[in-house]
Amino acid sequence: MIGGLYAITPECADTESLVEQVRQALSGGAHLVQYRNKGGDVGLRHEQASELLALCKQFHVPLIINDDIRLSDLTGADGVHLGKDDGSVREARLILGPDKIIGVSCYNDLQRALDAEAHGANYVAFGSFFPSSTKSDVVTAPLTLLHEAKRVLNIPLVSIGGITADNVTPLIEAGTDAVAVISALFDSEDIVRAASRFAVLFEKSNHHTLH
Ligand SMILES: Cc1ncc(COP(=O)(O)OP(=O)(O)O)c(N)n1
Ligand SMILES: Cc1nc(C(=O)O)sc1CCOP(=O)(O)O
Ligand SMILES: [Mg+2]
Repeated sequence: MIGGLYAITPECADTESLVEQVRQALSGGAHLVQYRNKGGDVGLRHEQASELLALCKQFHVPLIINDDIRLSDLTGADGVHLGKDDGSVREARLILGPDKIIGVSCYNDLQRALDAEAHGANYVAFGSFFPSSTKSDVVTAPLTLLHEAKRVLNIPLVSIGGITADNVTPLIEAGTDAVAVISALFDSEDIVRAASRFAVLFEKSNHHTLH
């Protein structure tokens, strides 16, 4: 269920435009969506999360809320993504219950990922693998980390940070289950096509694994 293209929303105060952009990412083949809004007020965040949830339901794709366990709970979204300042897996699990998706940012730290898995996280994210135009104050993660993580973890691995359709193949080959992408999707003039380029690359790799 957690695999392929994981679309993370850009900051966008215009809800109609945001929903349309995400619709295009879903039409192109995104398998998971994260609502990430670091600056909006509570009302806007609630409105946008609710509208995105309705949209994602139409596509049978889970919507994960970044940072905010409470907003995820209030809207009935499918889960939450937690970084180092966003609360614990234990707290999220208590509030959201056993069936929701809890993802944890692990940066370049394998031990953090092992701890997250032990506490019941549903996926872990590593990065940044490439320089990101969205976020500059990031830790860098080497490709070798994915190989190691694949060996010792049993939950899905998500990669993030500057990922494009032109640089994603080594991450897929190293065993990432999903790639989380903002700018290569939402800064594109053709979001459907940008998303489908990722989707095709994942399909190709599944095909190679199966045959
Ligand atoms: C899938 C995924 N991976 C990593 C992050 C980054 O989380 P965090 O470090 O908490 O930073 P912010 O996104 O909150 O700025 C993420 N959001 N999603
Ligand atoms: C939100 C975020 N977290 C990162 C991390 O390394 O933890 S990199 C990042 C930004 C991802 O956006 P883009 O696809 O535009 O690079
Ligand atoms: Mg966060």
